[in-house]
Amino acid sequence: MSELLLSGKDVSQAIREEIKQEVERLKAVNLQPGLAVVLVGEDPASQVYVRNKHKACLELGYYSEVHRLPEDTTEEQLLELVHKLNEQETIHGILVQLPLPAQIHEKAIIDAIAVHKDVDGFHPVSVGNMVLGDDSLLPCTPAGVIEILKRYNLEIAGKHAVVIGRSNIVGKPVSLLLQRENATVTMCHSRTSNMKELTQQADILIVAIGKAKFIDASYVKPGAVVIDVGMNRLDNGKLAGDVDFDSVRELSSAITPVPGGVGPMTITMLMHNTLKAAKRIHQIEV
Ligand SMILES: Nc1nc(=O)c2c([nH]1)NC[C@@H]1CN(c3ccc(C(=O)N[C@@H](CCC(=O)O)C(=O)O)cc3)C=[N+]21
Repeated sequence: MSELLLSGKDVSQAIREEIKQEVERLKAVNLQPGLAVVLVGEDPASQVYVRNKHKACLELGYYSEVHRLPEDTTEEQLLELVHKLNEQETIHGILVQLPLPAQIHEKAIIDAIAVHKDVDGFHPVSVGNMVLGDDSLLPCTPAGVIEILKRYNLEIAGKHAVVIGRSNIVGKPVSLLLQRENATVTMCHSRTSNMKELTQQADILIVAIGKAKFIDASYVKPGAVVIDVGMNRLDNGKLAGDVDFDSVRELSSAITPVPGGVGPMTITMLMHNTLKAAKRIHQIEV
């Protein structure tokens, strides 16, 4: 079987072109989408992501603010910044880069972000609206997964989707979004006893476990669509997914690479959310 390579990079580029045109139109009503990214501490991986988000803003014509705070920032100081950004009219989206240093409670910070500026989709009210199927800003990585499937015209409705991983940022929300698209969804996690038996039944397999090259061909049904959400830095400095790409690619009908798969979609959906938040705040029809 010759597999289809699902390029999140290409899909991202297409979406970014659409966003650029929308930004151009919004100039006529003097609206420039604005994103604030807050980074606490010096984590090198986080530095790279934050720089990439800033670059995406500049490419798309957004207003961008990056706030770099020292590692020893207190929860009160970070809350103060979030409150200020909640009020700031030039900012429509707020993203506080996770993880945060140990002295800061992530929940306290996420809860403090204004729901209408919650472009990560992590606020409990955003999550609740997603669960209910009401309009909300969707978490970026899960939304990116759905968008890749849709843009490649891969059928979701009626398919058996198996999700490995139950995190709040990927596994749980992606399973809800797949159900919303009328898939039949099975969730697997570290305590699942018959994982292979389940994954071998998957028409769509979504992998978000955080273990490099964990899923090989023995887990995959021939012809399955395989989406790899994993991002593991190997000792040689290279990035690897949770899927053993070389083992699975020929068996699958379609598969995302790492890098160049789900990763680029995450930032693009963040840009999409920021645009949506800006239009909503200014009551412009979506
Ligand atoms: N509040 C918050 N929101 C986030 O969305 C968030 C976060 N915190 N903390 C960290 C993670 C990680 N993350 C990535 C986004 C894009 C790529 C990406 O573009 N990856 C490229 C490769 C990048 C490379 O080569 O290192 C790819 O997969 O092709 C990766 C990782 C967002 N995160």
